[in-house]
Amino acid sequence: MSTAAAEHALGRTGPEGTAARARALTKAYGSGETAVLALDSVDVDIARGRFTAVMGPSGSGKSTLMHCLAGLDSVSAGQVWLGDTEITGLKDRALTRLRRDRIGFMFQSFNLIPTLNAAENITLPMDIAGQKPDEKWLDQVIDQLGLRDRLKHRPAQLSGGQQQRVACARALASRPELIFADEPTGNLDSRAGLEVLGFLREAVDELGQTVVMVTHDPGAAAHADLVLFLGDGRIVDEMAHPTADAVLERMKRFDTLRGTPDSEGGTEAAQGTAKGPGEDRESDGDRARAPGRDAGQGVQRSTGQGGGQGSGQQGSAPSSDHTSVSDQGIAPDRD
Ligand SMILES: Nc1ncnc2c1ncn2[C@@H]1O[C@H](COP(=O)(O)OP(=O)(O)OP(=O)(O)O)[C@@H](O)[C@H]1O
Repeated sequence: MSTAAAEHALGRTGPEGTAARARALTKAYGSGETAVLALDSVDVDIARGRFTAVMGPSGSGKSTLMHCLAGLDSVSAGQVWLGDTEITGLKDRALTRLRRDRIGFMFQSFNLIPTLNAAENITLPMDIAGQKPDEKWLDQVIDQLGLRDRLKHRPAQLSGGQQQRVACARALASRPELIFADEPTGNLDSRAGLEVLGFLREAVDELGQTVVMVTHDPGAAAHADLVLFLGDGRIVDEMAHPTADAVLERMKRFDTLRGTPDSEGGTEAAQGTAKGPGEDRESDGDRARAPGRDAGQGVQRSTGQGGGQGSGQQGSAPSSDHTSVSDQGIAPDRD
């Protein structure tokens, strides 16, 4: 694999530019002896018009990375941009607006409003924002997702797959700059999961959207253009044109390497020296230490429980799917 992207950060800048990026992104939870360093000076570029998957052992920081890139969580140090807008430092109200207007979200648990029908759920964020949906675009999304004859149904009257399709339509409705999907297939059987992954792929290929998906499933990651691998709060590898087998093999290396401490207390993978099959990535172990790094000092490195990864089973590991509907920016502005 070319290492062009590693010149500055992992991830890729596509022909259409960068939808989001982070520099020296550091996130520590808690303080004192119990503090956990969930993200350790991460540099990443998310290419516009591409489908990026984020994988890694449980606890490696996948959800935290997504939440920080999406402005759902504050950062301890470093910077995050959505397009050209630096979101680190924005006040709550501005962040809520930015999420609502420029980002779409999908979660493992769908997060639909039970009392609203599918059509109302799809347009809810725009309704709250007082924006009129682009009807032509909305029609296209609804047809693409095969929801035309389900619009009057409430979530309880829909299968899991249909509910996730509604959530996908809601994420797409405002034609956002970026869609974040956290384990979108985690609650679905494999057929419904495949369907949703197919729709996300189409959203990128046919609707020109940008998708970032956190997943535990190598088969799901294989739908992406690029897989970023997180280990102990760092991006330690990437794989373009992934296949399920290649991703599975790469994930197995986390299990093999876990518990093999090096001199700095991390694992080989965490230090960026591990390479995936056919990968030719430069190590990030020798990255310049970023200014924000001090935030992580005296903080325990996140030690994910790597076991059970790469089984190909969906939803086999817990997800930090703790984001409320209001967090998605679909609730009224807070003052
Ligand atoms: N709100 C929080 N408070 C304290 N620690 C947290 C919090 N959220 C995450 N962490 C810790 O940060 C680390 C990274 O968590 P994160 O949820 O991002 O990992 P993940 O890779 O998404 O895990 P999983 O695959 O299990 O969902 C873990 O050690 C986790 O325990």
